[in-house]
Amino acid sequence: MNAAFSCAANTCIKARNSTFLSKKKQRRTSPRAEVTVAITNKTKESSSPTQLSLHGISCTDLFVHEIVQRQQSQKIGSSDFDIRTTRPNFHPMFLDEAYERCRDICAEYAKTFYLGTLLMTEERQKAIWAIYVWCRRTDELVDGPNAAHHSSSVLERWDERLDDIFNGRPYDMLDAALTDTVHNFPLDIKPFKDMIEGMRMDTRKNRYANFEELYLYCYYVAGTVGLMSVPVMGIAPESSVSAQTIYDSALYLGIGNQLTNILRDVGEDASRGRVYLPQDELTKFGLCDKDVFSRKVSNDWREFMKEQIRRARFYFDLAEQGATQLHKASRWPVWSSLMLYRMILDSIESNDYDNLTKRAYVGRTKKLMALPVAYTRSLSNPTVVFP
Ligand SMILES: CC(C)=CCC/C(C)=C/CC/C(C)=C/CC/C(C)=C/[C@@H]1[C@@H](COP(=O)(O)OP(=O)(O)O)[C@]1(C)CC/C=C(\C)CC/C=C(\C)CCC=C(C)C
Ligand SMILES: [Mn+2]
Repeated sequence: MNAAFSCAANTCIKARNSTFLSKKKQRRTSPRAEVTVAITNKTKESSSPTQLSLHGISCTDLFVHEIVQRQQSQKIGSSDFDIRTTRPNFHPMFLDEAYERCRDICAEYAKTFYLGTLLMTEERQKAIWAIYVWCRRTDELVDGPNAAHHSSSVLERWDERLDDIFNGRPYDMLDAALTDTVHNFPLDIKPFKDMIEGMRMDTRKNRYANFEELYLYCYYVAGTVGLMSVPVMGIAPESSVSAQTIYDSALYLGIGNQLTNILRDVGEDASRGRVYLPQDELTKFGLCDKDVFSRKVSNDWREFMKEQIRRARFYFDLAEQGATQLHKASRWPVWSSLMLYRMILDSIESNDYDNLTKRAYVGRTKKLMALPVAYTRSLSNPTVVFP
């Protein structure tokens, strides 16, 4: 595969496409922008600032520390970089088209992320698009309309394909974009593996006993995105904060986003028999699954939601500290995504905590107004701490 990944081979990869899209996505997707997955079944309690536990599992428990060390030691320019054996020699036109497809998908599915990437350097934006597409396809395996037909062997096969991506043997064109990306940036395979693990967890589990369990799920499906993004976005050369601290913030942004996503989608998830809320905390507020399924917004529910929202905001606040430490060209997309996702929480409040029959959303005007604010925040440079 490494010696001249020829046009013929590229065409062969291109041909391997089957499509599945969720209804929501089918409606808004142009024919070009397809998330295609070709699968062959070859085979601690805290009392402050909230009364609920905020942070049950430390990053080290999840081997995040090791991921950070590996990614940092492979930084571009360091002697350890490009220890991967085979760097595939793709035809430039093939790669251009692969990234072009990733760009279309990102632009179609995630308009805000996409807009934010436009200020990044070309190499970085292409990498984020490739990562986005891989994450989106992974999510589609369990969230798309065909998800019910997918057995665990589908995730096994996806896992094998991930190994192939990192070993320079992509299965299809979109995988090839990620293969190129993981050779351009010091990306460790573990966060990608962990995301697949999160999808496995989602297929096996539909209740979370406590926040520790929920945190683990959020780490797998969203905290991992933060860990994948930092090596691409880059840390500001003038930052004097440790890489570990910045990675922690990135992870917390994923946690905040996922908690918000869960709070927004309580009603929708309930209709699929899923409750991504800590059971012990529901009990603490005199609630249970029945209250979720009955969709009645009671005062107990409002009080419970206030605490859940407060916790999500806590993670966004932690994330802010790292956002300022990123390379200046990468800060705007991060601030935009942070602010826009956090606004969903405000919208749940405006709906008087009715996330059982309503889906909170942020209107176009509010979104547009947030973008320049995010831009202004992205201009503030990391403070240099003198010894
Ligand atoms: C510019 C930017 C913010 C880049 C990240 C782009 C990227 C690679 C996104 C991947 C998102 C994705 C498809 C993840 C798969 C699992 C999943 C769906 C998670 C949920 C995302 C929101 O998607 P959506 O609202 O469409 O959900 P539905 O499936 O439709 O329900 C998540 C809520 C997770 C998103 C998590 C992040 C974007 C992590 C962000 C963290 C960083 C970019 C690190 C920033 C660094 C510092 C230091 C703060
Ligand atoms: Mn999803």
